[in-house]
Amino acid sequence: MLCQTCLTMEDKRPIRQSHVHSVRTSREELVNKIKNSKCLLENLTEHGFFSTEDAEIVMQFSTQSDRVRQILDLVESKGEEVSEYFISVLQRIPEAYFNLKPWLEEIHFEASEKILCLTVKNNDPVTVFSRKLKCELCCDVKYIKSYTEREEMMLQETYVNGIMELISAANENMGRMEDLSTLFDGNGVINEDGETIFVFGDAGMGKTLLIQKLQNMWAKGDHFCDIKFLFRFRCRTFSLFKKSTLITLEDLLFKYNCNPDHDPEEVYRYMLHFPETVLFTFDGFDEIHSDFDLNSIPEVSSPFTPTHPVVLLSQLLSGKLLKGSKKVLTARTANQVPRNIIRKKIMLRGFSTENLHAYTSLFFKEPEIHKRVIDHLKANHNFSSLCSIPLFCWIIFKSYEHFHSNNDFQEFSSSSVTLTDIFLLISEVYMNLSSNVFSLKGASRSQSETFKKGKDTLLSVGRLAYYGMEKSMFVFDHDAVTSVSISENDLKLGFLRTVKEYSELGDHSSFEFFHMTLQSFFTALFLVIDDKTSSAELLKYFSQCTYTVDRELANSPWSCICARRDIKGDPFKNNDHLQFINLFLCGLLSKPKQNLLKDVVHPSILKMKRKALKQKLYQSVKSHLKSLPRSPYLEYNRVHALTHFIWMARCICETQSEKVGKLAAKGICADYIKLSFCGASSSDCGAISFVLNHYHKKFALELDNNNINDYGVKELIPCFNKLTVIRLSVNQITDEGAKVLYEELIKYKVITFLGLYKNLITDFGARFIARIIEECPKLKRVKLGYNRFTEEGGTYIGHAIRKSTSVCDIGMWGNQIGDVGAHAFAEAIMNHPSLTHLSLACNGITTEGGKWIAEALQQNTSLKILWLTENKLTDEAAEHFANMIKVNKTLRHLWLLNNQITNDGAEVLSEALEHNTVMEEICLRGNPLSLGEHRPFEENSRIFCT
Ligand SMILES: Nc1ncnc2c1ncn2[C@@H]1O[C@H](COP(=O)(O)OP(=O)(O)OP(=O)(O)O)[C@@H](O)[C@H]1O
Repeated sequence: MLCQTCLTMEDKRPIRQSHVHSVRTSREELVNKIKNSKCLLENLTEHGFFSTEDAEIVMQFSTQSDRVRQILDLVESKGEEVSEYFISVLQRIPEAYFNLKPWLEEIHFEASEKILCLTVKNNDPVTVFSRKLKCELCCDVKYIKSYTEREEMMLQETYVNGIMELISAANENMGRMEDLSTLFDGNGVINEDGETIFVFGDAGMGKTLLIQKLQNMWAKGDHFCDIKFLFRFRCRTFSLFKKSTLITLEDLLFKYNCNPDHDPEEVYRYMLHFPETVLFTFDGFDEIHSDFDLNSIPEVSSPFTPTHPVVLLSQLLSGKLLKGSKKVLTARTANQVPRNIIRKKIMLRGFSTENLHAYTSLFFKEPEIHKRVIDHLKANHNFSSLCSIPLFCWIIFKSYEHFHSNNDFQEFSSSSVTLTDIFLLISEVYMNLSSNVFSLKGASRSQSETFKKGKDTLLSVGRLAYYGMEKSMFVFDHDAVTSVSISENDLKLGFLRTVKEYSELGDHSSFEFFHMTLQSFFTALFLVIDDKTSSAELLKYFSQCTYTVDRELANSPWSCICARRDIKGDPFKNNDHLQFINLFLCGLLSKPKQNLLKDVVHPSILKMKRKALKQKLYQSVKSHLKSLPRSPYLEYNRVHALTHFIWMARCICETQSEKVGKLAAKGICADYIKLSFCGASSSDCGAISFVLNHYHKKFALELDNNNINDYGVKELIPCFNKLTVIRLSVNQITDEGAKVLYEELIKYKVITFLGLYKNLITDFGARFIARIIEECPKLKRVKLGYNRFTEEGGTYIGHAIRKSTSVCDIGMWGNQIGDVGAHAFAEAIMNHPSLTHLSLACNGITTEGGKWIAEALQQNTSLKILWLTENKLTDEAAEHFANMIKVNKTLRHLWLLNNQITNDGAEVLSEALEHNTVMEEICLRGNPLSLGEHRPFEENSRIFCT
């Protein structure tokens, strides 16, 4: 039956030249282009077309072309079927014979069913290498690199998606990327010529884990199937190469990453030919530290010329090498990468409430403890806001797990937890787990006992951390480790882990801290507990972190690689981890930690260090606040704070000192604090709150474009009694945050400006916003654009505005309130006493809704500007607006851009203007008008059509 089908199909095919003929006439082309004879021999022998002797004869020839000639002789002599199978192999292993594709098309080769039924083994070097890479990555990412050697976790058991946001070239939020599988699609592309997907985020947001997840998805074969090779690099590797190192790209890939088992040349040739099949991941661009002479970078880039590895990195990223390959680069937020190389920008914002719940379920499998943790998170927003940063969440959960197993929840009972607290906790957990310090298995030891017992360990691990910081070193070879007397047992505690990929660099035992923030913590701990550390040493990082614009520029590794070859000193030096050292110093030398440290460091030394730090902090806070730019703004005296202010607030908060808080509050000397685009997270709101809580006057706070989410809103609770302006636009706030705002703002009723543009508030949250509008008698401006309000939400807000006698400016741009919502707004407009500015742009309002609004405006004497841009208003709506214009004598600007008004509607509006001398402009740009017909509306100076 099958044979008959085959025959019938063959009968229908067009008559072709014989396969023997094709092989014979293309002999020279085949000899030149076939670079892999092994695959052919393997398959021809497998199906009995070649005998073992045939294969042996072929292999006797030493050059590739002679082997191919011999194969061709044999194939030809064996006739039609063997020739057909031979050509079929060439077609079915495109990785090995890609340069024969045009030839196969030219001869219109199509194998018969019979030949297609014969298997073809794909063991060409490209496929074998791709399989090897997948296998290596699969094994590797099965586990997150162990934090303690005894504890490795399956990636899928611990990874949950965090918030991934697409960012525009102008650094604006373009919406979320819901799933990693869409990483390379067209959504969110900001530059078609760029090849690098730039993933950035603050410390511990999960950049490294995202890369691991990506590798895992590829290696499992479910996603990114067009990628054959994935090379992952950690940028800190590049710091380990000597100044004089010169290698080729091929070496970098095969020697320092993964080596093909067969024919590396052929694999490399394939990659150069098909760069789009190669993906590079470069993790931690901010961690590069290199001291070779930048001026020696040769401008020419060739895939065969040896050069310094950092140059190879820069040439790969900029597309000078392997143009067309895909690149994923990660870095901390503050690091700048030139726009022209970036294809997409993705910002990691940490865990949302849902992500956090998902992570909790993964982490705590036991229902009872899972519930307990969820309850704890709900009750304590200080914990929740720390947990929105995945690294801190992991540390807190890890500690929670430990103390739970010891039935000791004391550590978690405090309502206020600082970052220093959680790093002390994880240190305690690891020290307790160690047999070195802890001999009474099962019993729990107090924190101070643990630290007292483990002082030597803390000192030696701390010394290593400090030594690394001094040299901008994050990976330590065995000599470095032994030089600070870290014992084998200390190494096993879990603070340090072995670094596998450095073995290729000739060093079999390199180590790094499990996270860079832990290295910062240990550096601070060392500076505090080491008796010999002077005050100058203790405080030196404060001077290195003083804010200057120049420093910010110099901190970009790229500025050095690409353009600024003239920078003196270490251009790669990144000071984020130095900021963390200062923060931990403030925490460790704070009053509440003295009890813990008194047994580890001599009280007189501790006293001296506390005093020195206090003075330095006072000085730094004062001079920082003094240097901030100030300007009058509306009725306020505005201070424009920058990211450095957030670091200052974090440090102050770590001290937990009222006195320092008061000093900072006093030094601000302004009543409008602008903190937009400062990279503030939800837990930073706790720090901001700590400082501003000491502020006695009422003040305005602008936190637009940060990452504060609902937890951040909760952290601001202590400030709401004094806040007259709160601007929280573009901050991932949901209905939960809206509820908190409602509960707080109506308690004090001092708010005049509420900015919530571009958040995630739905109709449910609209009820809370409506109540705020109704119940706060001083509220004038409310910005609610680009939330998720539909008809229902629009109606709540419209009704609330009707009741308010104070609101004057309402922004609803980019919601979907439709005609029903427009009706509620129409009711609000009618006879409203105070509303002067209203935007209902981009809200799906049709002529019906437009009609309501126009009619209501006939009875309004307050509104001056109305935006109805990007709705669905037609000529019929224009007629209603025309009637309104004849009556209304207050409205000055009517924005009707991008609607469906034609020349007729424009004409009616133009005629109506003859009865109105107040209206200054009606904007009709983007409507379907046919211009150039010299219609009167075109001549009307108050109608804008172009
Ligand atoms: N998506 C996630 N799901 C679960 N856990 C996560 C996730 N992201 C991060 N973590 C936890 O946080 C830890 C730190 O994350 P990671 O090292 O990826 O941060 P990072 O952004 O690379 O930090 P840095 O910039 O300091 O290098 C992880 O080892 C893991 O425990």
